[in-house]
Amino acid sequence: MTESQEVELCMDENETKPVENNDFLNHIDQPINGFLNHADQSLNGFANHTDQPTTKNRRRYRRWFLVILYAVFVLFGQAAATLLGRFYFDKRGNSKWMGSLIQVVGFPILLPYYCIRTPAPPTINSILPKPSASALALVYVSLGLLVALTGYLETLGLSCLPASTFALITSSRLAFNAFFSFFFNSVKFTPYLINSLVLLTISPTLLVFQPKNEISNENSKHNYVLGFIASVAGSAAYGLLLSVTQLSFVKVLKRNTIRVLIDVIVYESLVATIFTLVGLFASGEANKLQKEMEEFEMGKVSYLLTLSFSAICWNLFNIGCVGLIFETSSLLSNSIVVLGLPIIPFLAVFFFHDKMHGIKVISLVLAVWGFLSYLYQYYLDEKSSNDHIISTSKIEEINDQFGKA
Ligand SMILES: Nc1ncnc2[nH]cnc12
Repeated sequence: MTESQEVELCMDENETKPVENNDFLNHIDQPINGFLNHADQSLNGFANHTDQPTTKNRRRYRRWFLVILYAVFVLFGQAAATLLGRFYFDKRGNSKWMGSLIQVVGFPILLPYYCIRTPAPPTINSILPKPSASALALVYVSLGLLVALTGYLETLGLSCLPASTFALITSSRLAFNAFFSFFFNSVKFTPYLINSLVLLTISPTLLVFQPKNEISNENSKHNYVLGFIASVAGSAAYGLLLSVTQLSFVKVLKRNTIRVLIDVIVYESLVATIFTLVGLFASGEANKLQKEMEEFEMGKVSYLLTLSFSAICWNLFNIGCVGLIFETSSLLSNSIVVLGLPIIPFLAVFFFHDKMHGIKVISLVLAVWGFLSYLYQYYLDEKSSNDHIISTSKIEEINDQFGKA
């Protein structure tokens, strides 16, 4: 295929219509890196003159800006939503299904995006064949189911176990994620990565050694066993969710656009909301919500505001998590989530007047150390640039060249 044919094909692209397949596109049904290499070679001839160092730097800064922004969404969203969740349960909120619902129901705040979106200029994303409707449905339903399952299991676990025991068990998320990433995302285990996984797993584990008065002993044995099983299953489901999300970006969604990111959040949250609502009504908890609102210690308005802000914060968290997978990998996304766990007890000292203990400081130091170790590994991977699974900068590079051609 000649360069002019490729450009023509790109210019023919219409966001709402699938692009016709041809010889060139037949090569595309392979891992995204393979495709990019191919496209990169095809474009070399006419694009080289645009490859200025400043353009590369701009691209790199933009990418790091997005990674930092998504990380802030994760850290802020998780901390604020967890503290609001604790406020809800402290002030006589009681519904576990409501606890799960607020984790997924905030997605309508993203709907204005579909109205304000301007038509995108032609890019390399335009010539990628669109995934079929059935493949997309399969991705959104599977992710939505996993999101709903994770949310319910973790809320159940947290309601049956002392917070510190729950933190201990959820630290296994990273191990589950690493396990699934090995099979689904071909992750290579290097010494820095293993060091990071060990430190980030030990860090929240330390929270279990807090003085006795912070650990509730009211939990019955039955509750404890139920909470333990739910927390382990929730952590496994979360690890699987992250790896499957990364796999879906590489194998099915392929495109590198904000639209794809928003679509994933909106559709998976819609599916998760439907499943959670079914659970809320089937369990009979829906009938008790009116009473719960009336009995909320801070009043009805406060009840509604707590749940609404919590839903918004969880939505920010979800955007951050999926955005980080989109820009980097599921393991980096999860590392930032785990990094945020020891921050929450610090915030609880300010907001709920919890006591400060040395163990919380050590936990945070280990989390930061583990995270820096991961970041260093990530930096090495970036430098060699071959291990990077979704090579966003590569796509952007080609996009820029298309835009200028
Ligand atoms: N698909 C997803 N992957 C990872 N974390 C998420 N949080 C919400 N949705 C998610």
